[in-house]
Amino acid sequence: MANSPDIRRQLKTYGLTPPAVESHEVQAQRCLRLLAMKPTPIEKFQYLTHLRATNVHLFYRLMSENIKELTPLIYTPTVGEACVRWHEIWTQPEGMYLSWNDRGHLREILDNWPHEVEITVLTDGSRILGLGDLGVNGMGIPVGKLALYTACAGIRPSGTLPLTLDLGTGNEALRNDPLYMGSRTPKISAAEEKEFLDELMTALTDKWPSIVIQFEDFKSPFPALERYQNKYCMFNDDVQGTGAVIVGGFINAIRASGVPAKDHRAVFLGAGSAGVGVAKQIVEFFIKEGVTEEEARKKFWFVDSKGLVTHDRGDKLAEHKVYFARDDNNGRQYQSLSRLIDFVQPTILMGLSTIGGAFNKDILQKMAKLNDRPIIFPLSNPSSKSECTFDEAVHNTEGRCLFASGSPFPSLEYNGKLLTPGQGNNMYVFPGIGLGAILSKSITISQDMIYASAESLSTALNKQETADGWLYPDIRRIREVSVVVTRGVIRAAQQNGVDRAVELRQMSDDQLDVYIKERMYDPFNEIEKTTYPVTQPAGSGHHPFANGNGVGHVTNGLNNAHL
Ligand SMILES: NC(=O)C1=CN([C@@H]2O[C@H](COP(=O)(O)OP(=O)(O)OC[C@H]3O[C@@H](n4cnc5c(N)ncnc54)[C@H](OP(=O)(O)O)[C@@H]3O)[C@@H](O)[C@H]2O)C=CC1
Ligand SMILES: CC(=O)C(=O)O
Ligand SMILES: [Mg+2]
Repeated sequence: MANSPDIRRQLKTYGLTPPAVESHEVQAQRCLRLLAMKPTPIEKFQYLTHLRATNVHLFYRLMSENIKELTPLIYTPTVGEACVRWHEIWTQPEGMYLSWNDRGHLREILDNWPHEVEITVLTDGSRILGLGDLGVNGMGIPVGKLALYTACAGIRPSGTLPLTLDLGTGNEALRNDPLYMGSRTPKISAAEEKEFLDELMTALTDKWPSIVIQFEDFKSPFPALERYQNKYCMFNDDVQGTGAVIVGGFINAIRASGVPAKDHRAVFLGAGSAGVGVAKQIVEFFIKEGVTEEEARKKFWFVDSKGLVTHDRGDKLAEHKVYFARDDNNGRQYQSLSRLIDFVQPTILMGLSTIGGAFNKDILQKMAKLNDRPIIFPLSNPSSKSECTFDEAVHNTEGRCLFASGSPFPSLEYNGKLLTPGQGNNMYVFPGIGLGAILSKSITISQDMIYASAESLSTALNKQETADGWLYPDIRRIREVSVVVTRGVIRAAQQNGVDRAVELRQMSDDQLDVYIKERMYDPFNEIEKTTYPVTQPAGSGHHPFANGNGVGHVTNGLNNAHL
C-alpha cells in the first residue's frame, strides 16, 4: 500500500491493491487496530507472526514504536503458550529444522537456507522456558529470540536463522498427538547428541565462517558449552546470558540495599542451568568487590527438587551443582524453604525453579522481616511459573522489596507511590552480546565478554531511572541500551584478543557507538536503501520463501515494506 502508482506499474501490481497510497503511519494504525481486535494473546501472537512473514519492515517498525506492549506478545509470556500449542496453531514455516535422521547431511541441508546468516539461535526443545520438553514445538523460542535480536540490537532480519533440532522428545503426549510435527521417538542419548552437535557445529561454521551461535533452552546445556566455548563463537543464553542480566540488575540492587557485598547471603530455589549460571556470575561480581572466592561461594544455599543441595544428602550430585553444594549442614535434614530462610537469614532470594507461586506469603514476609530492602528475584518463565507476582512481593514486603522477574508484570500503586517492577530477562543482554560478537568478528565469546555485558547493562540506566530506584533501564530504550552493551562486549573482546575487526581497536568510545549505530538495521530507513525494481530473491526475516501478496510475484515481506 506504500507503493506509488509508478512503482506499482513497474512491478505490474497496479490495480491489484486498493488505490490509496499509504504512509507507514497509516499502515501501522491499521495493524494496531487489527491487533486490538484479536481477543486473546495467542491470536495476537499469530497475527504478529503473519505480519512478520509478509511485511517484515512494517513488523519491525511496529515493534520499535511499541516494544513494551508487543514484546510480551512475541516473547515471554505468550511465546510459552504458543510453544505448548505450536502443533495446533502453526500456519507457515519459519526457521529451519534438522533431525537426528538427517545426520551425515547437515551441511547439505544448510544450503537450502536462502540467506547469508550472521547469527543463529538453536534449541533442541528439551526445556522450553519452565514448560518442560516440548520437542520441535520449541521453535517459537529461536524465532522469538531472533526477532528481539532485530528489534533490540538491529541485526538484519535476513541475517538471522532460527534453528530447531528434532532429536526426539520425552514428551509422550506430543509424540502421540496426530498434529505433532517432529519425530515420534524418545530423546536421543547424550552420546548421540554429542555426535549430532559436533556435526552441526562443523556444518554451520563451514557454511557461514563468521556465524555467532546461541544455544537456548537445552535441558542439559553444560556439556556442549564446555565442549564448544573455546572453539566456536558461541554462548549459552540460559547459563551465561541469564547470569549476565541478573548481575547487571543485581549490581544496582546491592547498591540500593545499602548492605555491602561481603554481608549478603543468597538462597536460590532451583539449581539448574540458569540458577548455577546466575550464581557463578554473582561470585565473579563478589570477587571484584573484594570478597575471596571461597567466601563468595559460601554465600549461596541452593535448593533443587530434592531439597538443599549438600554433599552428604545421599544422591550423586549433577556436576554443575557440586561447586555450590554445602558441607556445613551437620546432618540437618532440609524441611522447607521457609525453614531454610529462618536458618540462613538471606538478604537475597532467587527463583529459577519453574515452580509458580513457590515464594508464598510466609516466605515473602520473612524476607521483609529480615531485611530493610530484601532482594527478591522470581525469575522463572513464563508468568505462570514465576515464583511470585510483583503484586504479591510488594504487598508482603510493605513495598520495600528490590524486585525483578523473568516475565513482565504491570506497575502498581502502593501507599500513593507508583512502583515499577524490573524485568530480569536475558533479553537485556543477549542482543548486545550477539551484536558485539558479530561486529568485533570474535573468534570465541569469552567469559569477559559476557561479564562486560552485565557491567555495561548496570551502567545503562538514565538519571530518572536511577532516581526512581529502577534496577533495569526502561525497555523502551532497549536499542540505546544495546549500544552500551555491545560496546562493552567489543571492548572485552579486544582486551582478550579474540576480536578480528582490528580497525575498531583505535576508535574512541564515542566513535565506536556511532559505528555500532550505523550498522544497526533500522526499519524506518529501508525506503532510502531500496533500489528499484524490487524483484530480488525473498528477503523476509525468517520465512525463506514468503510471498506476501499472493499475486504470483517474487514479492515478500521485505519487498512489500520497502515501497
Ligand atoms: N529470567 C530469565 O532471563 C531466565 C529465566 N529462566 C527460567 O528459569 C527456570 C529454570 O531454568 P533452567 O535452570 O534452565 O532449568 P533446569 O531444568 O535446568 O532447572 C530447574 C531447577 O529447578 C529445580 N526444581 C524443580 N522443581 C523444584 C521444586 N519443587 N523445588 C525446588 N527446586 C525445583 C530443579 O531441580 P533438579 O535439579 O533436582 O531437577 C532444577 O534444579 C525456567 O523457568 C526458565 O524459564 C531461564 C533462563 C533465563
Ligand atoms: C528467558 C529465557 O531464556 C528462559 O526463560 O529460558
Ligand atoms: Mg532460555
